[in-house]
Amino acid sequence: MMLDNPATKYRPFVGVDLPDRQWPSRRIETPPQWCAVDLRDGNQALIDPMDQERKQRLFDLLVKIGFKQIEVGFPSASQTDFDFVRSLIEEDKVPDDVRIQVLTQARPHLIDRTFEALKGAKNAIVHVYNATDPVFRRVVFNVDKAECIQIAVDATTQIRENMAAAPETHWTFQYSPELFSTTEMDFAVEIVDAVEAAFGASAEAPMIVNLPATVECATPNNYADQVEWFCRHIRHRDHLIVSVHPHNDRGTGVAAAELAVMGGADRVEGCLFGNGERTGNVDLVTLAMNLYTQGVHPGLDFSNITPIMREVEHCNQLPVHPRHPYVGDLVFTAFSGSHQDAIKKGMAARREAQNDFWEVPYLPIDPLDVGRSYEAVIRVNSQSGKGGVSYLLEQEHGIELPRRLSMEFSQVVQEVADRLGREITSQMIYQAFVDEYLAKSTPFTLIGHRLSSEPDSPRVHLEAVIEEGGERQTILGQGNGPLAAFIKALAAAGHDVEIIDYHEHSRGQGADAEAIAYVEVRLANEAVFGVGTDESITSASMKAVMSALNRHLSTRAPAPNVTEETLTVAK
Ligand SMILES: CC(=O)SCCNC(=O)CCNC(=O)[C@H](O)C(C)(C)COP(=O)(O)OP(=O)(O)OC[C@H]1O[C@@H](n2cnc3c(N)ncnc32)[C@H](O)[C@@H]1OP(=O)(O)O
Ligand SMILES: CC(C)C(=O)C(=O)O
Repeated sequence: MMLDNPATKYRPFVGVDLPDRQWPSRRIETPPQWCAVDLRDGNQALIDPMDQERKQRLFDLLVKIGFKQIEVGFPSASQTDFDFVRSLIEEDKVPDDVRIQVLTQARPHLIDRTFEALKGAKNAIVHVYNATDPVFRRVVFNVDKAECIQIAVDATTQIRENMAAAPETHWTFQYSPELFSTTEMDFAVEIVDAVEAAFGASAEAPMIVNLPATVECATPNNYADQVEWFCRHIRHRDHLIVSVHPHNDRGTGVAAAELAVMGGADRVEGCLFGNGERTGNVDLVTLAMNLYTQGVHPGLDFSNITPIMREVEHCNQLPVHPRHPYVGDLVFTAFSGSHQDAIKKGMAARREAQNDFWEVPYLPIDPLDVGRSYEAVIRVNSQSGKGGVSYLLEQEHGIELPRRLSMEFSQVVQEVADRLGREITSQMIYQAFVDEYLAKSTPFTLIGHRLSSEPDSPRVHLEAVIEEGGERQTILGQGNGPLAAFIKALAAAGHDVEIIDYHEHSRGQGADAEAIAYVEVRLANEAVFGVGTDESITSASMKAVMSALNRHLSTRAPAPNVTEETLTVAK
């Protein structure tokens, strides 16, 4: 027996007919007007709506970011919102270049209360809505099209009269046909034409018409088509600032907003980090940063995003997802080896290049542009390779591993990571490095050395005291340089060591500076690495040889047992 297909209860979206659509070949070259609706649409979706203190903090933050239009609440609906609007006005908390916006239903008593809340405001946008979608007309309001238009026109007339009675305020009128995107397009145009005529908008004093995708219901190209169709069919396009208000039910709110702007919208309403009803309003941070990465400054300041994110988390009492575009705690982090390698090379190439353009693999933007640091870019777990391990040792501990040593050491780190099954911090990596190369001091230890040279000759004479298995002995050697002399001295004492590769550099600065030497030696036909540190580069190089000898003689121990709890090294 065939099971019913539950998906058949849904119908495919039928888009508007627009074969000569223009939006696909347009580019966004200037930012839209932004309106942040966090304090209204965002707030009405919170488990615990914001109190005065949280509202004020979020308002101040939005102003600081650079928003000039901020929907601050639904003052006719709640006393908290009413009081908040009053406090903004009475305590003169709204900068002169910022317009506060408030929402009201198209109902007389709510409109009157809205104007009460706005008394004395310098600049205000009164935003009225009614549902125009056919299901709402039938199911929620039980009205026909003419009655639906009448609700909107009556509300508009009442608002116009209230505005005229309070000329001390610079007013802007905004109308939203709710669920624009599921309204018949010709009816959306008809009702907005009627509202525009009732308000008496003009090119000099335009009104805002906001076209919400209240519930996102189709692919974003459909929304762009609808916005373009609307703009081409409305009677007085020049009397309108066309605004869009996308929600994110299908997860494509950002794309819908972008395509709608290409379709002709002048303005976008949304919330920081996509807070809002259900899956949220369109995320204004992503939209702004998307523009930024195309070379268009959005006119909003997200140059220090982490404190903004923390403040919004506090106000909304909701976390921002760690993978949130541009801002999440993990978005500038690479764990996987090949990504780390490419980032490291990209960063190095950028340091050397004359080119100003950002071309670092796997990083769509420079983390510094949002106040994030490079250090957070690379983190190590069992998916990481040598690139990430050496990057962290270099950036955070000043240790520049030669390539072949970094290959060997990454295996040590891999073992630790596999055993722990979680991320290992740079401090743990450093501990593993110390345990593996620097702390192995038996059976050989260098106690001290003395060098003398021949006049006018590179040859040096070395006398060194070493301890071998607890017994001290003095060894003597000569060579073209201290390391060569030391190798000769070891050979004379019965330890044949051949240097294959040698690197050194200084580490740290000022009084804390020390030398670090890396050797790769051949011992009994086996290549072994050793590392030494000391105030003097000569001692560091000899200690590196001793480290190789000790590592060769100790049976290959399992990788150091490093955990956060067993750290003994200082950074
Ligand atoms: C898409 C959006 O986000 S729109 C914004 C939604 N935000 C909110 O609703 C938050 C605040 N809202 C509220 O506090 C309340 O709903 C209020 C104060 C606005 C209204 O409260 P109440 O009068 O108790 O009505 P209720 O909450 O049940 O809302 C439904 C009523 O509003 C009417 N209504 C809904 N929207 C509108 C509108 N835009 N214009 C006119 N009437 C409307 C409905 O027809 C219904 O009326 P009915 O009871 O006569 O059938
Ligand atoms: C009031 C309108 C703009 C709204 O919030 C929506 O449709 O989502």
